[in-house]
Amino acid sequence: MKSQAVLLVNLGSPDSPKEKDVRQYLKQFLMDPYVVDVPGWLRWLIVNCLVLPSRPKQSAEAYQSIWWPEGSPLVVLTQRLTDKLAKEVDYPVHFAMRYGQPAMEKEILQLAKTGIDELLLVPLYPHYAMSTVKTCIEEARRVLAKHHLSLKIRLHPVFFGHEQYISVLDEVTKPYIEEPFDHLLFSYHGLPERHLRKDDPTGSHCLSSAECCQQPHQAHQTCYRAQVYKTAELLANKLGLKEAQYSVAFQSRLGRDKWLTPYTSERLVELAQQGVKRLLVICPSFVADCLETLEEIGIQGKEAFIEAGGELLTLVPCLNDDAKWVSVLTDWLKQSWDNYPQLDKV
Ligand SMILES: C=CC1=C(C)c2cc3[nH]c(cc4nc(cc5[nH]c(cc1n2)c(C)c5CCC(=O)O)C(CCC(=O)O)=C4C)c(C)c3C=C
Ligand SMILES: [Fe+2]
Ligand SMILES: [Fe+2]
Repeated sequence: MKSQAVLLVNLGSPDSPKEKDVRQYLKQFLMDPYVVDVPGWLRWLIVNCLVLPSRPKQSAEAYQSIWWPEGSPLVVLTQRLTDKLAKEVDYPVHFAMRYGQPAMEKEILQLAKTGIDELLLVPLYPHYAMSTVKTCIEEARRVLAKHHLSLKIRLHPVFFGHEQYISVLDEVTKPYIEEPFDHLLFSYHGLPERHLRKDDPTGSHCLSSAECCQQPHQAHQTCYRAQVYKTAELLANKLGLKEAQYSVAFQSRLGRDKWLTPYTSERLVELAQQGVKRLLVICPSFVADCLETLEEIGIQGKEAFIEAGGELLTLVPCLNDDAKWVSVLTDWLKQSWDNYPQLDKV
């Protein structure tokens, strides 16, 4: 009989909200060529001369405002999800972070040492991006090569339109739309537009027009924008919303390049100025609450919305360790792994 294990992977957090730990984390994160995708010398200059002199102080303050006694919300919530999943299946389920701790390298090695034959890597991202899914794949490949591991690794695919994912989002969101509200904003993590063009296998489709994501296209297998719009459309339909009741925006822009628009920061003000008083915000690019939901939307976004004339901003929580989400993931883990591609075939 094959012996198996699962490794859930999320983005990661600093070890603590202290400025020195945030600096170290940001350095590892932003020196990743799949995140800041410019030649190495330029990346070094951008990170060391533009970002690290000021960003760690600002980010440390943001982390301090949402940090829990047990640690980073993202890490604690991913740990809780892992523990619940481990009770549902009869093989080890671990989690790792792409940046910071627990590191992917350490977790893969630890599982490999137990003598498993097959590892299922589950990047906890509903949508494909080179700065999330691709970098996890490359890190797993690097670890296999560095340690000459013969382990077979399979990859769980992105699940932006999966019926069970949409259903669980629907169940978590429904109680919020049963209360009076004026608008539902889908706020997704943004990306530099350049990343979409780089990931376009056809080399000519992505961002070729404002509507390029509306019709099915082979480029959408790796198109973050098409995938996030699909999640919004499917969930809005399931919730029974009319087109005017919801919209999509992109948060967390870093640097001066053009990122996907509209920007959440601008959209929050615009909605308030258009007379929206009670706003719901949902952030489906994250499966666990984190700095970007709790601080950027829950604190900064709320302040900006209210200052511009809004009255109430309610953040719909991420799926976190919700029992229905645990049950969906359990289903996916219990399916035949032969359907999940091997790492050397993706
Ligand atoms: C959900 C998908 C994510 C994508 C896509 C993504 C791209 C991306 N992010 C940055 C820069 C930063 N992101 C930061 C935090 C952060 N990002 C994600 C997820 C995605 N990032 C999460 C879950 C988090 C929160 C982590 C936590 O500890 O809670 C940060 C750090 C915080 C800050 O200083 O603002 C940066 C920086 C880039 C440049 C990028 C794509 C190119
Ligand atoms: Fe990010
Ligand atoms: Fe597209």
